[in-house]
Amino acid sequence: MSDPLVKICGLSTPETLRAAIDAGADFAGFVFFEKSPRHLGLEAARRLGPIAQGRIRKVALTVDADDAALDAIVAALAPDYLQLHGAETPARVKEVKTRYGLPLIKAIGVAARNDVETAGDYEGVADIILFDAKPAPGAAVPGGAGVSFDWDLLRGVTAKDWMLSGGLDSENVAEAIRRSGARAVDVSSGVERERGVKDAEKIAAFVSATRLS
Ligand SMILES: O=C(O)c1ccccc1N[C@@H]1O[C@H](COP(=O)(O)O)[C@@H](O)[C@H]1O
Repeated sequence: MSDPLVKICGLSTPETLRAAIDAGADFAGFVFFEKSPRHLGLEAARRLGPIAQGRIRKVALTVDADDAALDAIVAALAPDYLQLHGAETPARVKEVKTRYGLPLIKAIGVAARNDVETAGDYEGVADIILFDAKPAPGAAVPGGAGVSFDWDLLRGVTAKDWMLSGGLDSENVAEAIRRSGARAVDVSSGVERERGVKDAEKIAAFVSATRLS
């Protein structure tokens, strides 16, 4: 079986972007959400985009962004994927897909089995479902908190293409893959030396750990 795909999310410097590329990660995530410590401005996106171009798939992560914000992000980064990590409805996801013609990753917060089943609402609309830990009620930032959930809830999941995220790191990712059956994983906090600051060695260790799983 092929190695699981790896997405490193929340990259914001040329050095750590290059570390993700050199480690062999498949997707580089860039966060466009001002309340996040990993928020990337448009100017920085214009600088990082060309480094990633053709070397790693660029993912623009947004949270309930409107068309004007998405227009600016798409123009600055030229992403290969859009990741919608807010409360976007299936209708809104469809609208975004039609407007930009880009493959979409839709995040679903999971705390119980019925959360996993809501992925069915996005069938035929989202290209990849990202199962992440459900944010605490009223959380200012709906992701990237290093919190995991019960990976066994994902056993037998029927979504066609999906990724696992939430509290993954180089120590637990092999077990998370084994228990959930994930063929793609996404990490942010677990490859940081402090909140919002990526670490090249941790990125390399994370990718290696997925290869050994
Ligand atoms: O990373 C962020 O700051 C972020 C902000 C808003 C929404 C989502 C965000 N990150 C996503 O959350 C998952 C889980 O992160 P972690 O590994 O538990 O820290 C991450 O994979 C990002 O896609």
